[in-house]
Amino acid sequence: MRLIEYADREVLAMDLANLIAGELKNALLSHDTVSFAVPGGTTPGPIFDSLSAANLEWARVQVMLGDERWVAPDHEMSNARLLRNRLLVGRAAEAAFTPFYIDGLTSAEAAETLSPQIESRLPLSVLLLGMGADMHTASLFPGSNGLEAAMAADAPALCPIDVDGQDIGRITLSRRVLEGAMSKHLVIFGDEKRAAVEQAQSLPALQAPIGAVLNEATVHWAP
Ligand SMILES: O=C(O)C(O)[C@@H](O)[C@H](O)[C@H](O)COP(=O)(O)O
Repeated sequence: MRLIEYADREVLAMDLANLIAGELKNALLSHDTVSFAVPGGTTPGPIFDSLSAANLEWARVQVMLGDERWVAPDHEMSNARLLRNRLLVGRAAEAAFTPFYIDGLTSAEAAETLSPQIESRLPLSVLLLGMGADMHTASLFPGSNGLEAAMAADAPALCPIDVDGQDIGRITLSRRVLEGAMSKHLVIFGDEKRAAVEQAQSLPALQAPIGAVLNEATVHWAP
């Protein structure tokens, strides 16, 4: 794991967007299409704002989420909604986007339906992850229902997850998919998450799922 510290969140957003745009451009030099997985949550919005203006061949970029909450795409908790508002605009509006939420299906049914399609896009060219202070990443939450299956070495690309106490179900890329990405970045803000990422490296994967995908990852941190 490599850690980059930034003076503030604004500088981080701009620098990280530039870095990712450069990696996508490089990957496009040797591939017809490239795959790019991104987090939901509150952290990545400003990164998306910068990245959406990047001058690259977005039509050859296949965007997907690292995880999705099981709500319709116009719901305020929808990660796809965040993407449509903040990333898939401007130049990046040309990118292909594969939503995970399928109306009328359960998250388990959608995971089964979509996994082969996601598999055909692996390895991910570039992966950007977020993390919670509880050391979850994507929807790999410690103690959640479905975690063991999603952490297994032979897990399908997409897995359903249910977190006790959360009304909304989830669907997530499995650990195998996250680990296999060609380039991995984690973005975190604040002291609590920084301490959590340090601690995660010495804990068992089921207790600290982020720890399982930090190998060769770059962690981008701002206060
Ligand atoms: O949809 C989600 O919930 C996520 O993709 C999740 O893994 C997120 O990245 C972290 O929970 C951090 O969330 P914040 O950025 O809001 O702190």
